[in-house]
Amino acid sequence: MSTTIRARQEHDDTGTGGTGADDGTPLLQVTDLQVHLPTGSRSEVQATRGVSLTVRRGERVGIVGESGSGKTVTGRAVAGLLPTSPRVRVAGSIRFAGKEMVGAPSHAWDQVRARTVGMIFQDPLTYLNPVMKIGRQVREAIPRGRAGHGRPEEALRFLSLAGLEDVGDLAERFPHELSGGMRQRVLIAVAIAKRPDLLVADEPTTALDATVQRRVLQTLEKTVAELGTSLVLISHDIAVVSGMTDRIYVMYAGRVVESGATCDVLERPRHAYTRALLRSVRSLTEDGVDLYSIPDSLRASWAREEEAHAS
Ligand SMILES: Nc1ncnc2c1ncn2[C@@H]1O[C@H](COP(=O)(O)OP(=O)(O)OP(=O)(O)O)[C@@H](O)[C@H]1O
Repeated sequence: MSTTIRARQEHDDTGTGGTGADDGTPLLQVTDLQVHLPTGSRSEVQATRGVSLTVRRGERVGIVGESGSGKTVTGRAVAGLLPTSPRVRVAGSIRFAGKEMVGAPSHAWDQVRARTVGMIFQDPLTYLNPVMKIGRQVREAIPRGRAGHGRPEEALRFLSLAGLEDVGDLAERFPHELSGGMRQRVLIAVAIAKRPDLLVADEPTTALDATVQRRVLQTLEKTVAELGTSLVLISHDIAVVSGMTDRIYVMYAGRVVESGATCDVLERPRHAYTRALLRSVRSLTEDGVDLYSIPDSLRASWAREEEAHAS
């Protein structure tokens, strides 16, 4: 974690802070988030059970956990993209730069979705318009009133930023004409064209093979760094999350069971579930599986453990 982020965290943890951008108020503060979703005509599930998390400006935060632990629901709640049924109940607090969004009117959420938060999903084909050319989809994502709105060259710039080549030609193509990795990059371009303060990426590379996954993650990492965008990266894969984040939240059964600076959580996991996740990463690594990124500090701690075991 960078010194700036640590300093801001210490400031926030005192419970102080105003509402401006640079006064230490987190970009996103989620407190005790409880989401109930309907599962049938009379039944419902409690998908999150009091999730709290913080994202500061420019910070990259990971949410990791097994399937059904509530990661996606948390990400969607933050992006204002939960199902719209009146039977969806959201309690707790979601604040962007201090502004409360739980219970906010839909036009306030429209503004947040248009300018503050963008989301990248696992399955780009579902989210790209199948009958609209790529260039236009990116162009239309640039909000009215922002520099470059409506300008085709600006769309090409975002496609290049997302690591795509021959963007002039690409802009004239339709989503089904592209490979899975290219489509995922287009989705990144569409998301960053809004120049959001925060990007929520939910399993952005799970559907891709390992080599393409690595390249897309590298692009995502480079893009958020260049634009200074905060990132919430959601994945079931702790290896993916650990290589790209400053802090990490581990979720289990709708709750955050452990959180902290990524290197601290990796080297000194406190919760049995985190330890189990890390064991699986370690055994995959030992089996020679090429995971996205295992921090050197984690490899060093494994080596220390082995030495201690051997002596
Ligand atoms: N639209 C929905 N309607 C009803 N229940 C839902 C809906 N979406 C998620 N759930 C339920 O909410 C709980 C949390 O799901 P969520 O998708 O957030 O988990 P997850 O950790 O993201 O898992 P995965 O990696 O499989 O997506 C689960 O019990 C799930 O079945």
